[in-house]
Amino acid sequence: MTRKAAIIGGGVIGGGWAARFLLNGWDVGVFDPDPEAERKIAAVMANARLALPALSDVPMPVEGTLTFHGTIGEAVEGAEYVQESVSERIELKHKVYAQLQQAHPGVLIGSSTSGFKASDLQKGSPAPENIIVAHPFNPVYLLPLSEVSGSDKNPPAVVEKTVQIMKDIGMFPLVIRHEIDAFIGNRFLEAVWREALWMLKDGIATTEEIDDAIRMGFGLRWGQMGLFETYRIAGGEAGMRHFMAQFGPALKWPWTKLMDVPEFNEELVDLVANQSDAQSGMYTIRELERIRDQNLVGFLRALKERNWGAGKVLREHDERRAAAFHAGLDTTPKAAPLVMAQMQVLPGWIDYNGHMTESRYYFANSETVDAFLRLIGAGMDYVAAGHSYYSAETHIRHLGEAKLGDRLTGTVQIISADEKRFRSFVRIMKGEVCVATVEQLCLHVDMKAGKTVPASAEVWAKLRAVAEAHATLPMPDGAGRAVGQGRA
Ligand SMILES: NC(=O)C1=CN([C@@H]2O[C@H](COP(=O)(O)OP(=O)(O)OC[C@H]3O[C@@H](n4cnc5c(N)ncnc54)[C@H](O)[C@@H]3O)[C@@H](O)[C@H]2O)C=CC1
Ligand SMILES: C[N+](C)(C)CC(=O)CC(=O)[O-]
Repeated sequence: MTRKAAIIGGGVIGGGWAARFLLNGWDVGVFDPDPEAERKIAAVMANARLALPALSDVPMPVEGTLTFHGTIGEAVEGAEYVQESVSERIELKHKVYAQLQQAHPGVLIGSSTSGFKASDLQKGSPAPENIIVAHPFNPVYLLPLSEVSGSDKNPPAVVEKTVQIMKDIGMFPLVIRHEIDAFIGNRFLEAVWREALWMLKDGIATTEEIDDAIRMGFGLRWGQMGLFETYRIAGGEAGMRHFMAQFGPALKWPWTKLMDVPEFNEELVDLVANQSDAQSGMYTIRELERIRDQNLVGFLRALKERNWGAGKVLREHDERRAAAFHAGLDTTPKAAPLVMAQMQVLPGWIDYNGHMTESRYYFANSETVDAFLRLIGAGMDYVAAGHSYYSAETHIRHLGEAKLGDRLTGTVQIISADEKRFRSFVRIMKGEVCVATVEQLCLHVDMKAGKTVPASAEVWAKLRAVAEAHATLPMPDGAGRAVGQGRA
């Protein structure tokens, strides 16, 4: 059964949560009195659909259903989780919790608050144990961090349930062990923000110069190693201790004005807003969101490739979903092609002709054959032990078109096999339609010796079982074909 979340407050952050839940297959009920909320969430969804699926090589679940409601009670009906994302005013949040807990006693409420402690949020509630902080970062549909912060009123089971829900939608729940205002992320960001406002107010740097100082330098480091790991490296071979010895005294030098904050007044707001308009006013906010999202997608994918930082979270989420797909497959050898892979055509796979680009058909074949190799025991452990299959020859036929968002399945038929090689025939299917076939000869190789050798007895036994089952299948139409046209 599809799970349901209620999103109360559908602004910047509520819209981002709605997108994350929906794209991860949850149904979402929204309540927001703003008559523009539906239009705004549709705009966020349009950007999110371009960005979030592009992070993953595993197809997203079928998108959940989004509904808008006239009351909090209707929005929360049937929901197992509420993400409260109303404006940052404590009395408003209290009012919303009272309505939620009256309509749906016992429902778990996570708050997006940027700084109120769970114990502040819980004040006056008849069931404080069900209110907890789940603080996200913008854009919620791309950035994995959710700071989960409870008070002594939250039993471990509530914290754990929040953690599990965050994981289910691909987030990285960081449980904050001590209740503090603004948690970890915003405490840190607020310090940076104050410092930046001082530099601006004192005329030392413009908004653009400050942004350049971040994005051309240390901002790139933070995104993949954080602060401490970065400084550890900055200490050279002697590491953190040397770093501290060298830069520790700077704590007392006039490097920072944080002891004091600039006065928050109209003059400061004008200074910041005017410079920001001059810097970025040529883009609409939605354009800036798309630029930001595509940059983040590239950055996060690079981290995923390296299995590092936030990329590790993405990879684990992909692996969980891929494992669920494979667990549902029937891989017993029989006289039928084996369904081995599932893919979804992503934005970056589309070429100037508006359909899936050539190299992605090869990729789809690799995904399918790699899954088959894992099935016969020639996965990564086998490769690490020094043996692998190398492809020696490949023939792709393009029979149909795959478009953005299409869901594809890769099936494998083994045409022939012996101890040293196999010939596979992969069909890339869009539903019942075959959009491409890929015929390939793979050789079993001793990687160190760099030559073809027989596969291990276990691998060969599994490969032979499939090859024997497939021997009864008719030769696929198109197998063994050379490229069509004769010479002029
Ligand atoms: N904007 C940001 O960068 C971040 C904000 N947050 C937090 O998320 C929460 C929401 O902030 P934003 O989305 O930025 O604000 P926003 O102003 O974009 O959205 C707030 C929404 O709450 C709605 N609202 C007001 N009263 C309501 C009620 N009684 N019931 C339902 N909806 C109601 C408003 O109509 C509005 O659409 C705040 O607690 C904020 O601190 C958390 C992380 C980042
Ligand atoms: C500015 N802010 C305090 C609302 C920011 C956050 O809460 C987190 C973020 O996205 O930077």
